[in-house]
Amino acid sequence: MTAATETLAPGAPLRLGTRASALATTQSRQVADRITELTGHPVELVHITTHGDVTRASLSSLGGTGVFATALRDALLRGECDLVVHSLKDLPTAPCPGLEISGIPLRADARDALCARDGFTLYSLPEGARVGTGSPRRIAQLYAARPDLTVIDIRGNIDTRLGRIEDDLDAVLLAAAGLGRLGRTDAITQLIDLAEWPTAPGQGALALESREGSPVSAALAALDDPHTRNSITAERAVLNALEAGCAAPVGVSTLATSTASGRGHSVTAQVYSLDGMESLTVTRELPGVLSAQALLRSEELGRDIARELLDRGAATLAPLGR
Ligand SMILES: NCc1[nH]cc(CCC(=O)O)c1CC(=O)O
Repeated sequence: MTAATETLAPGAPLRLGTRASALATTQSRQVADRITELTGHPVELVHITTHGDVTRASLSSLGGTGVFATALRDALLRGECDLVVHSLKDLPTAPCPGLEISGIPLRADARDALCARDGFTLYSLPEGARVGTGSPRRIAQLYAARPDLTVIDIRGNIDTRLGRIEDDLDAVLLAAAGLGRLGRTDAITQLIDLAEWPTAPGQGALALESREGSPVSAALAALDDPHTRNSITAERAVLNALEAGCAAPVGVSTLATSTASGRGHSVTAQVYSLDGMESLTVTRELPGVLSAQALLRSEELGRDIARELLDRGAATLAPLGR
């Protein structure tokens, strides 16, 4: 029997492979519950260890993309689980042969959040304040906003990072979505506007991945949000066409727009020099989801944005290499 003709028995249990971190297990559990709600299949979590979880190296020194994704994908290809949940921003843009992104649920908040002591914001932090982040994009954005800040390279899970605020840092920068999933929005002192501070392509969104053509893939389509998939297609196409990896100082976000001609969405991409002193920005209107060609057009839009950034010198401004 081929994968395409296999069917899932009603109520058959599914195995969801997950990393052991609090964020991974929490978002996996949330997706598992949603799958059960929409499809009637019970979902069991299976723990998988990844290189990104065991290394102490700085994220930027790891270089290549996909430190978190590879072990999960291997487990899926070996049949140790039936699906995995990725944070989309950690997922390499290249598809993995034999697997497919079978569902992209409605995206959570794509913004970065400042979590500071004493209610400080980006602009009220005292001169020279120590702010923790390991992301080259966030480092460049911090220096651009506040050249006087001292940026400290940190790693570790969200609770470890938040703990540093009590310890040796004045603030840390984190994704609002991760804090929301862990029930830690209490730590947020400022949500930073996407128009001035675009975040990682796909930030706040999840991807459900399963074996290509499998009955599990068909079932997971029930969780897909076409609007989220559309904007993510454009955002990731920018990154892909820039040939940039997760260590590149690049922000790409989709913004809601409201003009005389109506409401819509635009994609804005910003490339920074590592010291944040220079940047290039390109913004284009995102095609809606209603045409059959929508995803192809959104992918083309992403490539157009990247081409314009490259024409304007993005590759000399920033180290883009994967
Ligand atoms: N690279 C780490 C990572 N991957 C996904 C999230 C959580 C938010 C999301 O789903 O985008 C985080 C933590 C962070 O950046 O604060």
